[in-house]
Amino acid sequence: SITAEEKLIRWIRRCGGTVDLEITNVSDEGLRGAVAVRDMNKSQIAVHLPAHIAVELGEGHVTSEENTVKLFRLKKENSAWNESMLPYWESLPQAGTSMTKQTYPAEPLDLLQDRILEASIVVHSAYTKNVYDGGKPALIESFQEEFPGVSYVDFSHITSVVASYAFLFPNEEGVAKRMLLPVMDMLNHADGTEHNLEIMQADNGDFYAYTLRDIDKGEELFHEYNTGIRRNDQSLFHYGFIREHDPPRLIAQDLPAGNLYEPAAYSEEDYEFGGRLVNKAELARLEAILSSFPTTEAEDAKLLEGKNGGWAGLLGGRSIQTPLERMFVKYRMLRKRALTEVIQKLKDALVITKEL
Ligand SMILES: C[S@@+](CC[C@H](N)C(=O)[O-])C[C@H]1O[C@@H](n2cnc3c(N)ncnc32)[C@H](O)[C@@H]1O
Repeated sequence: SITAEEKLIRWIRRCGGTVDLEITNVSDEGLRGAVAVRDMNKSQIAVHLPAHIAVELGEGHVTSEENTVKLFRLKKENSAWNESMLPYWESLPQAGTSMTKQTYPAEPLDLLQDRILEASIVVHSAYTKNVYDGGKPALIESFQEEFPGVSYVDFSHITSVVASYAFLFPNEEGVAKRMLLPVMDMLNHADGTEHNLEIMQADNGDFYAYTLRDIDKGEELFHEYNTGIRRNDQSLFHYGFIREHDPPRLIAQDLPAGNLYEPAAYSEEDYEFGGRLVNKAELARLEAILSSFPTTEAEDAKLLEGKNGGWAGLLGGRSIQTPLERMFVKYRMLRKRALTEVIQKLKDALVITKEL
């Protein structure tokens, strides 16, 4: 019995592509990802994908909900193509497993201790529901009539996948288009010097993932999804993951001019000696944010260690159980850690300038 991932790779090879990686578990939490199956030098091709198995969706500005409607239409209008793409569809996550702004359940959102992020998720899921319910007739006249039998769970799930798996590439006319790229969408995200693959489209339309440096057999392969998800509020909202950064990064909205949708205008470096945020008012602002949380970083850490007994009260009698709940608690813990470190950095700089 071969796995869906092996079927996917065999199918791509049959379609004329090359795949020099393996899809496997890459973390203790069971995250799936891609690893190198041999040593590779810089500038080698890890994946070659013929253009005809890519799925072209809408232009860059089009919402994921709209792209999902488009995908459902493509599948319905061309059943032979739909059938031929089966190994790809089957490689995608099952309903209930893709967690992003379209699919987060409302109930544990308060664990984030972040009203802005919580509200943004609520607003976004309401938009997804609205499209499904036909509240956006400009996008779809009647979803239920056009696609009878597609439940809201399935619609929001596919939307979540489209949003977090599709790539943005200019087509032949130079118009930025969302594209689904089989197997290339099995790569996880890393940024800075951590990502080791880059994906490009050749003049003939084919896609290539090539190495940015020498890579050892068994190393996980990453590419940078986009530069706007360096911070945990952004990666949690758009992609359903958070990361421990070293040094820890503030969430975008804790910076004076940052928000969920834009890379922040200020960064942690601005808190170093000589930086543009080195002043006492900024220190007071960050300290006020840090002291506003109902739990401390240490209490959150205890919860994550599973010491729920005496700590359950911190969650209103609830204990954290699911991976999603753990991620939400970890999010707020890492946020506090970043605030604490930046406050210390700022204090050190203010001592040098004799303002403290
Ligand atoms: C394009 S898919 C990558 C493949 C995916 N891991 C899979 O098994 O299908 C994007 C999703 O992978 C996960 N992911 C990507 N990069 C990650 C990372 N650095 N840490 C944790 N999860 C990540 C998130 O769930 C994200 O929404």
